[in-house]
Amino acid sequence: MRLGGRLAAAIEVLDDIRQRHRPAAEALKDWGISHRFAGGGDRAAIGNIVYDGLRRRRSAGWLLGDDTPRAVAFGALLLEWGRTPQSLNAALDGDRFAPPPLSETELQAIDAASAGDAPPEVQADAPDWCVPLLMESFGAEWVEESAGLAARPPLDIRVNTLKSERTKVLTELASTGAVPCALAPQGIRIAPIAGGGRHPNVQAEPAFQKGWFEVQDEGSQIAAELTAATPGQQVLDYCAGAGGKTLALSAMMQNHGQIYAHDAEKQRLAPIFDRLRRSENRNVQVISKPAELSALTGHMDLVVVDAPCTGSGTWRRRPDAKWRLARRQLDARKAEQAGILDTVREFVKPGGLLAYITCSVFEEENDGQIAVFRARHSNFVPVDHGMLWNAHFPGRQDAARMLENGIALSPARSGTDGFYFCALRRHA
Ligand SMILES: C[S@@+](CC[C@H](N)C(=O)[O-])C[C@H]1O[C@@H](n2cnc3c(N)ncnc32)[C@H](O)[C@@H]1O
Repeated sequence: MRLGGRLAAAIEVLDDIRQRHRPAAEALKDWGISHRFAGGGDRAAIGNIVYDGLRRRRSAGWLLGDDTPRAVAFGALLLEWGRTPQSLNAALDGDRFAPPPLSETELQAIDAASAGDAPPEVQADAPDWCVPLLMESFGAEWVEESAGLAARPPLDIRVNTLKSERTKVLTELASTGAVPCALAPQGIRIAPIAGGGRHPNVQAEPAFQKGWFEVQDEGSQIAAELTAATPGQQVLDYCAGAGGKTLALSAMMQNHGQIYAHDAEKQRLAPIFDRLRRSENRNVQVISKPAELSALTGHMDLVVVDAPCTGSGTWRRRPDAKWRLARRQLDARKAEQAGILDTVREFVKPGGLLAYITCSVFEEENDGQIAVFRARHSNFVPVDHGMLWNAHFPGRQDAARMLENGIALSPARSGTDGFYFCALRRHA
């Protein structure tokens, strides 16, 4: 397929996402099934146009003076692929599978929009209702930070120290341009792809099959690192899901001590079993029934709550979620978080730690949630997060925001997905 055919396909997929309010990954998969002739390169390019367009939807709309799937797809190529209107029209010329080239009206709109600065909410590429939330979290830096959440993400890997080491994995992945992460001690990064390219399928590597590494955002690795789990501890990972944090904690504990991995949804835990086998984590018990947790009451050195949240910190990877999110979902997640915190506090032994993590950038789910928890339970007191950060990442105070109760990471500041971390010590 030439660019014109790929652009037409991206418009079709964006239209499907809009009409049927469905996730981008599903719409792309369906398109692939009904267009089996399309090769891997075509699928990657179409996916990139769709995801770029969704990340920069407002900017694309501003540029073309419209917010149709066509405007979003053309906008993606103009904003992210280094295309000019002229080079784009030249590439579409004579291609019978291409959509109609940019019209005179569209070219004039592009000229007009390019002549001035877009309003802040357009530069931020954020829904209007989220703007006050982003301002609350990022203050004067809210536009730059929100734009960071609309950029292409890197591919991050965590080396499994139970089976390998970073230099060995770097050698294995040398052809991919992989480099050590800036912060996470076992992190490896493959930079964001350009244009129509795609990240290598690292999970097809023999080193992955041997359990040498996992795919995990650097922010998630840092959150696990900040729990400071040590060999021999008793740890409850209460929202373990597919086990990303569980595996990281188990490696930090060198397979000594015990991790109880729980999740309210049994099917979310399903992938954990294969992952534990491949990575040779031997100190993890998976517990799906809440009743079976009662024996742990008051005995845990560390309880980790990787809480259900809006996921606003992961908008780079799931930009469609940014436009589907609604205020009522934020309120629902906040209620769940408060309920979970109230439940899990009983598992922490006196002197033990409760680590609360979200992949959201919204204050209400983060420091705000912890402030109201502390008002209800004064025996839980935040550790000194400045000291904690410096102990793990000396000289890198610039890479995180220290808040009243915890630590916030973000793409623009930290080079990671947006994450929040707070460790509370139980006194009595
Ligand atoms: C952010 S995800 C966890 C991701 C996982 N820890 C990882 O690192 O891969 C949040 C998880 O919380 C679970 N969850 C939601 N409500 C819960 C509850 N009341 N009790 C326990 N788990 C819950 C969800 O099923 C979901 O798997």
